[in-house]
Amino acid sequence: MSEERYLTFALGKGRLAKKTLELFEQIGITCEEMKDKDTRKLIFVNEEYKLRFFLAKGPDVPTYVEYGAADIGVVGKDTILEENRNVYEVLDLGFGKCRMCVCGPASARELLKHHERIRVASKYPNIAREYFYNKKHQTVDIIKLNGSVELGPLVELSDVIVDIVETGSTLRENGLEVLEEVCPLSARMIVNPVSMQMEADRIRKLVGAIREQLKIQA
Ligand SMILES: Nc1ncnc2c1ncn2[C@@H]1O[C@H](COP(=O)(O)OP(=O)(O)OP(=O)(O)O)[C@@H](O)[C@H]1O
Ligand SMILES: O=P(O)(O)OC[C@H]1O[C@H](OP(=O)(O)OP(=O)(O)O)[C@H](O)[C@@H]1O
Repeated sequence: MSEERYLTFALGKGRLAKKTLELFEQIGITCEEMKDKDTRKLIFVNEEYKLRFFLAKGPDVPTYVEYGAADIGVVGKDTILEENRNVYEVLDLGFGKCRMCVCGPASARELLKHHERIRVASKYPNIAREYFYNKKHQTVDIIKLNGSVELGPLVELSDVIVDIVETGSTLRENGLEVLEEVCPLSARMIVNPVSMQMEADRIRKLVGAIREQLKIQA
């Protein structure tokens, strides 16, 4: 019998979880109990491969991985940039594609052009700060929101927002538009730096298998 320890995965709840599990299934890693939508269980085990999975709030995934509570995490690039944790980003999984953008009413274009001291609402204050202060050298006031960020300019809380744009329909339906693109985003696999050394073989094999599968799909 092997003395293998469990390799633990933290997966972001929500949009990315289903796609992540589908991808794992394609390379032969299944976790049947995780598919039960009614379960309140938090940790799921695959005994065959000695794997454990848990679902966490997206922004907590890099935290679990940095502290080694999970060896591996799957989370959006936006969350990696915002949380700025000590983790290795090892793979772009190619799904969950969207863009981080500065958005607002068309009238805000002038404010951006003239580097005015504007108000920026965002669920991603660190990304917004990095973009305006370090990339654009523009002083702005950043207001942290926790969702429905498009409300910001609509109710005159802010001049613009920094938020995720996928199809653009939320913007369109609210009379807003993309004013500047901050960066492209997609789901990424992250690894704890110590696990990367201690479990190098297993992690390398897993990353290799996923990479092959992604090539087949492309
Ligand atoms: N249209 C989209 N809106 C938001 N995130 C998207 C979109 N398309 C892809 N993503 C990616 O999916 C990830 C998870 O998004 P999701 O909305 O499920 O989680 P969350 O924003 O952390 O959760 P919550 O909305 O419950 O606070 C995002 O971090 C982003 O990388
Ligand atoms: O370009 P679209 O396809 O319209 O997608 C983008 C929208 O989806 C996300 O919101 P989410 O549904 O996560 O809700 P939230 O506003 O509560 O964060 C994001 O914050 C945008 O509002």
